[in-house]
Amino acid sequence: MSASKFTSAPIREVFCSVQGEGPYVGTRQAFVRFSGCNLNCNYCDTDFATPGTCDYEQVEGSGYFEKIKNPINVTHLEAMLQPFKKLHSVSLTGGEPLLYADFIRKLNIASPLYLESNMTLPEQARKLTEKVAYVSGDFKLPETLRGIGREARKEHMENTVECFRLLRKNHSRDCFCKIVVERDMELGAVNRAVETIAPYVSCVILQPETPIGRDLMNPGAIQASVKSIMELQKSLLEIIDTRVIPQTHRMWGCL
Ligand SMILES: C[S@@+](CC[C@H](N)C(=O)[O-])C[C@H]1O[C@@H](n2cnc3c(N)ncnc32)[C@H](O)[C@@H]1O
Ligand SMILES: Nc1nc2[nH]cc(C(=O)O)c2c(=O)[nH]1
Ligand code: SF4
Ligand SMILES: [Mg+2]
Repeated sequence: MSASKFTSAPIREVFCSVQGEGPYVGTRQAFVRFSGCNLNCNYCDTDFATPGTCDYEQVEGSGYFEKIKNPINVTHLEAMLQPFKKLHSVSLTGGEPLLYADFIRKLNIASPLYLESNMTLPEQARKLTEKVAYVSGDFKLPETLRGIGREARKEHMENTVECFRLLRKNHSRDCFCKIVVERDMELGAVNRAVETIAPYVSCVILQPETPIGRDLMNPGAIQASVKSIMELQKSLLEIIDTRVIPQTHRMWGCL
């Protein structure tokens, strides 16, 4: 890896908003959305292609975006985050932020770091064990991934558990697990997945899939029923604190 890969990264957008998902919903955050991802989830709502420029909304909620040339170096990103005040934390999202663990390691900012990850890259996660204060870790069930063959499923599950183990909750970090719930998800598979990571997390969040694109016209085709999600929650509550929290920023219309 070249030296620049450690000190600069392609970033899609930088903005200030409130966290719309999970147990920290409503907290004020700056968001850094890295481009690129190692997975292809059925339900992904985010464009993570690498653009020539990064959209920088310096005034929160303004809808005015300055274009900043990519890639962006660590010092420049630190300066871009300066105008955002009273932050709970800085969300590192994407795409997949773990692809840029070397860059993240070099970030020096006052606010705690909140990592939003697909939890599938343990060698990258290992680099951030002393760096992040909040881990919002997805557990991607293989059924929800496009292009993953039967042979790769076992390794995917092992990598996921290893990421949760490495970035587990401790005295200086909260780590929780989010599972996006699609229609017809198998209850047994979700239970088995949660059993494997339960010792490492403070709670599990069931996040019902929010329809995007064509599915907006017919949400019932992809969304699990309230009854089935309530049933899933009941069975997971035997293992761990489990909450159902839909994405709120999509309802409100903020970034
Ligand atoms: C775009 S991802 C970026 C971070 C990382 N790649 C990941 O998947 O966790 C941010 C969050 O949005 C969730 N998400 C993406 N599309 C969604 C959808 N249609 N409905 C509900 N949650 C969704 C992901 O599962 C993840 O928790
Ligand atoms: N408001 C807001 N909350 C979020 N929580 C997770 C997000 C993400 O895309 O990672 C996100 C996002 O894009 N906006
Ligand atoms: S891992 Fe995250 S960014 Fe990547 S495809 Fe899945 S939801 Fe989208
Ligand atoms: Mg999002």
